[in-house]
Amino acid sequence: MSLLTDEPLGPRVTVRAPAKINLYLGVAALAADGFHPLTTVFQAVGLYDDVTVSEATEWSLRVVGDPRLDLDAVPTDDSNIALRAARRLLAHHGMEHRAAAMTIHKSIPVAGGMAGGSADAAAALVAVDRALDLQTSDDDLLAIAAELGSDVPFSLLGGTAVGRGRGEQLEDLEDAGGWWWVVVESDEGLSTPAVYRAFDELHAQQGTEPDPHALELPTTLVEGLVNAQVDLVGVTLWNDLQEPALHLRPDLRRTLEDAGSCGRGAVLSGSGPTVLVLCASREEADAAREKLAGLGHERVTAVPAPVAGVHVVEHA
Ligand SMILES: C[C@](O)(CO)[C@H](O)COP(=O)(O)OP(=O)(O)OC[C@H]1O[C@@H](n2ccc(N)nc2=O)[C@H](O)[C@@H]1O
Ligand SMILES: Nc1ncnc2c1ncn2[C@@H]1O[C@H](COP(=O)(O)OP(=O)(O)OP(=O)(O)O)[C@@H](O)[C@H]1O
Repeated sequence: MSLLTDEPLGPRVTVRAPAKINLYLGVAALAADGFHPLTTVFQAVGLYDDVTVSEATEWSLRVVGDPRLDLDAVPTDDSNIALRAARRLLAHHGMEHRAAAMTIHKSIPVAGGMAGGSADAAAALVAVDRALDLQTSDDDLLAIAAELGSDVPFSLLGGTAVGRGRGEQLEDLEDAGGWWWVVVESDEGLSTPAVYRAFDELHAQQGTEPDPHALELPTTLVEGLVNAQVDLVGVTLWNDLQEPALHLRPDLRRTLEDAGSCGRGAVLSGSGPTVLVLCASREEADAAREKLAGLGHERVTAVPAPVAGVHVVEHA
């Protein structure tokens, strides 16, 4: 019997999903549902995880990838968000009896604030849908994605988009730019819930309330994107989670200073600790990458944006 468990029962499908960054992240006060209402501008960047799925008699999960990543921090049990996504989709179709063999090939930093787990979940939804021929509607995929996590719907969509609510209410944004970002990774990850808690605690300590205007989309950023004005976008980059993340990881202040010495603007990615530098061209990004490497930053990559959301790369 055990010989049969590895036998694929159908086609093998590989789906690629991009990392995301937030060009603007405005956070309001904690709501009764345990989440912070936000307004964000998401952009999908050219750094990808691949998820390969085929139908099998038993569930299995393998996580492989860039050895410089902290792959040990990625769970291989039922708590893995890609496996949860696969099971949730089968439950939606009343097909809990079916199973899949899944391999995640990671390149997106783990706990880096670039929605790596969300990308895997979005890729898993599409890979399972195609490999098991479930023919799920796009609306249902988006609804299941939103239940899995705030960033999962955008991973499906890609491009550049405004996110509201928890980030799951998406609106495509006109983006005329062909942007380049330098991604400065950190050796250690940061927990997203811990950074949101630090946001609350800092306001409580300072006796301030989060600014409700944070939920207004900055018109200058939209203008910069629509007209491909790199300097305008660079000066408008903003992240309300940057100060709380710096509170938890004061060492990131130096990374941000170094990042600010190149390109057109620097900002923390999502809940961090990854730091981003906006550049006007591939050449400028390569120069910034070299400068940051010279300043002692070991894991620095240049990536283009915006890129497409999840897409099938192999169906065999
Ligand atoms: C920081 C961002 O990446 C910006 O896009 C997202 O807001 C985080 O999205 P995510 O990692 O998909 O987070 P989720 O898995 O949905 O939420 C994890 C936890 O973060 C906190 N959380 C998340 C999103 C949000 N708008 N408010 C929150 O307070 C909650 O404690 C929640 O239980
Ligand atoms: N497929 C997965 N890939 C990475 N981490 C996962 C996965 N499934 C579950 N996790 C858990 O989720 C935690 C956060 O992982 P992830 O890489 O998505 O963080 P993040 O990029 O900071 O998220 P976000 O930007 O959405 O806030 C990890 O520390 C890990 O314990």
